[in-house]
Order: sequence, then C-alpha cells, then structure tokens
Amino acid sequence: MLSDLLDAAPGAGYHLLSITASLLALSVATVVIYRLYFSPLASIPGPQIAAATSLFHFYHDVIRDGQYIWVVRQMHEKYGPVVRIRPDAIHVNDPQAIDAVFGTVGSRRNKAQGTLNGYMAYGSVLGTEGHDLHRRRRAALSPFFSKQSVRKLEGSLKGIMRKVARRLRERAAQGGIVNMNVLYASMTSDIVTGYALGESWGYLDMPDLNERAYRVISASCSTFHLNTFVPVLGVIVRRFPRSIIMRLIDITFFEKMVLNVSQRLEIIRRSIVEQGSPAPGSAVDVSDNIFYKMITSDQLPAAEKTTKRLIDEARIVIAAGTDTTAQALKGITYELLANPAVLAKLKKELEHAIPLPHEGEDQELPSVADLEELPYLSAVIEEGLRLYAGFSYRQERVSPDEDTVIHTTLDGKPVSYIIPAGTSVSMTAPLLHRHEDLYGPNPDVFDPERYLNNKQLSKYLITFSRGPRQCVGINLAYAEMYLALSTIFRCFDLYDGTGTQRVPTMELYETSREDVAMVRDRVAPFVKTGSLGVRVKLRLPGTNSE
Ligand code: HEM
Repeated sequence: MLSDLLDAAPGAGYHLLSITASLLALSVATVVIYRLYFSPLASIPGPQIAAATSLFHFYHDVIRDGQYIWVVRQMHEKYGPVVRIRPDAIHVNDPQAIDAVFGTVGSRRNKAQGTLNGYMAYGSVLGTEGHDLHRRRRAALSPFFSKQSVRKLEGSLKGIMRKVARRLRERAAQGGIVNMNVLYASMTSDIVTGYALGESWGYLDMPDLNERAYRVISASCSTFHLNTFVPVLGVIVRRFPRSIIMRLIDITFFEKMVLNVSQRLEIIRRSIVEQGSPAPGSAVDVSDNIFYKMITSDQLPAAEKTTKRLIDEARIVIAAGTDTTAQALKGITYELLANPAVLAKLKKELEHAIPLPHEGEDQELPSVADLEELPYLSAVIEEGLRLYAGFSYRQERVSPDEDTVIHTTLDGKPVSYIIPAGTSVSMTAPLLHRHEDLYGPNPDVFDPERYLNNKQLSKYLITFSRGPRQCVGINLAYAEMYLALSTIFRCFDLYDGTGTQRVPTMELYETSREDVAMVRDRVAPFVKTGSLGVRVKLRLPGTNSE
C-alpha cells in the first residue's frame, strides 16, 4: 500500500518523512515545554537541561561513567539545597531534611524504578518497589540482624578476627605486602556467607585471599548505571547460554555465587523435607543459617519462598554485606596509617582496654558492647563511615501517598518546597557528609574529634540510609568494624623506620590519598583508574629489615 502510494506520487516519500520528523519534533517540544513550565516540579530550581530530559543524567552517569554526582553537587552550589536533577526527580542536600526524605517510624516509602533496575534483584528486599511488600520481606529478614542476633554471632565473628590476625602475622613474618581492600572484602564475605548460607566461602583461607573475586565484584558495578536506563540489557545477558557468557566476561565469581547459593538452598530445602536429617554434601548443620530459617518461617507465604526469589535475596545480602563494610574499613585503615597522631590516640585507648595476649596465644577481644563504650574508637568509626560511605549512589525514595515537604533555607532565608507524592526524592551520602554547615570548610579532613566534640553529629550520617528502607545489616556492619579495627590496631604499631620496634608493625606501601579518594560513583565509590588499593607493608620484630 505504502509503496503504491510512493510510486504514484514522486516526492511523497520525502514529504512523509518530513511530516513524521515534524510530528516527532512537535511531540518532543510538547513534552519538553510541559516538563519546563507545566509539570508540578516546574517550580523547583535547577538547570533547564536536567528538567527537560533524562539524557543529561544518562550522559553524565553512563557515557562519562559515574560523574553525575559531581554535576549534582555543582547544581546545589548554584541553585540551593533542593534541585531538580531529572524531569521526574528531586535531589536534596540539607542535613535538616533527612527525616522528610527518608521518612520516620510509620512512614511509607517506595523506591524509584530506575534504581531498582540498577540492582537487578527484584525479588530482594533491597530491590522491592512497593512499601507493603517491602515490609513483609523485611520483617522476615530483619530479626537475623537485630542487635541481639548479632550478639549471638560474636563467637564466630571473633573466630574470623583471629584468622585475620593470623593471616597478617603470616605475611608480616615474610615481610610481605597486604592489599587491605582484598583482606577486608574476604573477611566480610566469609562472615556474611557463613551466616546467610551456613557455609562460609572461605576466602580468608585462600593463599591470595581470593583477590580475583574482589576484582570481579568491583567490575560488576560498572554496569549499574546502564542497567538503570536500559534494564533489558541485563535481562538479555542473564538469558544468554552460560557458555557464551563465560566467553564474554570473567563471570566465574558470579557463577560460583549464584550456583553456590542455589545449591545451598537446595540442600537446605532437602534437609527440611527429610525433617532435619543432614542432607548429603552438607558438612555443617544446615539449620543454623538465615535461609533455613526463612524457608521454615511462617512470616512468609509460599510465593515468597521460591528458590528464584530467595536467590535474589541471598545475592543481595551477600553483596551488600561484603564491599560496603570493606570500603569503610579500608578508608579508615588508610587514614590511621596516614595520620600518626590519630593512630597513636586510638592505640592508647585500645592498649588500655585490651590486655596483650601471652606468647603464642590469640588475642582475646572484649565484647562488641564493651568496645562500643570506647569513645575514640567510636569516633574513628563514625568519621570513617562519614568519609568512606560504601554506597555512593543517590538514595532515592518515593512517598506514595503524601507530599514531601522540605523546610530549608535559601540565601539565608527560610523557604519550603512541596514535592508531590509519587516523586523520586533523594539524598547522596558523599555529598551530604561534606556539608559545610556540619563539617566546616575542610570536610575532607579525617578528624575523629568532630564526633567527640559534638555527640549529635552521628544523627546526620546517612551511610546506612534512614527510615523504613534503612540498611538491615547496620548492627552486623558496626560489630565487624569494632572487632576488626581493635584486632588489627591493638596488635600492629605504625612502622617508625628504625627497625628496632618490639611489636609487629605496618606502614602504607606505595599508597597515597588518591587510592582512597572517590572519583566516580558506580553505586559504590570508585577511586582513580589503575589504583592498586590500600596496600600495607607488615613486619614482625626481628624481621624489620627492608
Ligand atoms: C558499612 C557497611 C554498610 C553500608 C554503608 C550499607 C549501606 C546501605 C544502604 C545505603 C542501604 C540502602 C540502599 C538504598 O537506598 O537502596 C542498604 C540497604 C541494605 N543493606 Fe546495607 N550497608 C552496609 C552493610 C550491610 C551488611 C553487613 C548487610 C548484611 C549482611 C547489609 C544488607 C543490606 C540489605 C539487605 C539492605 C536492603 C534493606 C531494605 O531495603 O530494607 N548491609 N545498605
């Protein structure tokens, strides 16, 4: 039909094309005009390009690889604490607005679809869009991470800490170098896999601490932004035959992760059917882990216990519980070794609180509750969580029923913004945590005294987010940090260059601030390309030679 028409009227093809192009241009212009002048968000300040099209965000996060965070920072400098960063999204950078954005007890908060596409784990509590389903899923998961549950884990956490100390001493005996990024990721991975699946992946036992897994996890973050815009790509890749995927990328780690998770879930299920008898292949008590308890829990309906959903849940618990805590620990380790006065003060406190082990004995750590009473260690951890928040992407929340009202100040005058229900409103930890109202003119300086001098400061941290979608693993993360830092820094002194110290020592090895300073956001903060991580050189007394 169309070809008949085109044959009958020479030049009609050109006309048709130009009509189509004009219609397209008209509809784009209509959408842009609506967004700029008639949208309910039209009165929120911000650059017109960001209000007109999401391509602006796409360009800075996908093409320029995780740079939108810095563009958003510039928008705040120019337009104030509340800015429109996309046609459909608002960003807030005012510590006084934390509760308004994230909600408090009883508030309802959904998540924005784009972010969920980035996670690619719609069955997990982290990847759940709607408030009500999220509440149900979270209610089944959160008891395992309560303070009480984490306290019960302390025995096995301390066991892992002893292993960390042993690994460091072994390397020290060889005058060796340790990549602390890798060490901490192995530690957190062993903890979370052991707890979630009843069988630790045992990275700390591997000679190289499974450094490759760490590199693959980091590399996997690079698809986050593209997924938020084009989720279908991730879905297609997931459906490729395994043989093709294996040829395309180094997927071994994820293979292992998903396979291991699904095999463990199968073992757990089988043991439940066999009413508690140990399933073949399970070396440990299969009932002593989160997923056994979730499958047998009456909190969740059968539809929520399918292997597919539980794989998503396990994948997120493991991923969220690994790199995040490791990021904070490696940042703190760098700062302590780069700031001898801070380390000296911390060591003084630790030496007072923790007796030295006798020759050949492992160090006996106090309980986490006792460590939490140490003011300087606590301040070091808070300051580390401020500067090295492991989740660097915007924390987007959507209030489904009520408008979000932000009371703030602009050019010294009070001003309020009413953001309609259903809009994505977000805050970003690396930006909020450097707000000069709270942290003064030098917010990048690591200074634990901030928290000693101002006890209120902790309430402005959003490292673990806030409100109903706050991190479920916060108590575990704190316990890991208290135990790891006291294990390592009670034992090791800063190397003073004399070769005469009578205790094990560590010093930064070919590591500078560039190895911890965030330059891009890929949902986790990334440092300059080519960085080899925070590396330390370890020595034992008597082996202090170069
Ligand atoms: C320093 C360490 C950690 C940091 C900085 C951190 C940060 C966060 C943040 C910011 C969120 C909200 C993400 C969003 O807005 O979409 C979150 C959620 C979550 N985190 Fe963590 N996390 C840490 C440790 C852990 C640990 C140890 C676990 C578990 C073993 C964990 C499990 C989760 C889960 C399951 C969620 C989803 C909660 C929900 O949606 O209800 N995290 N975390």
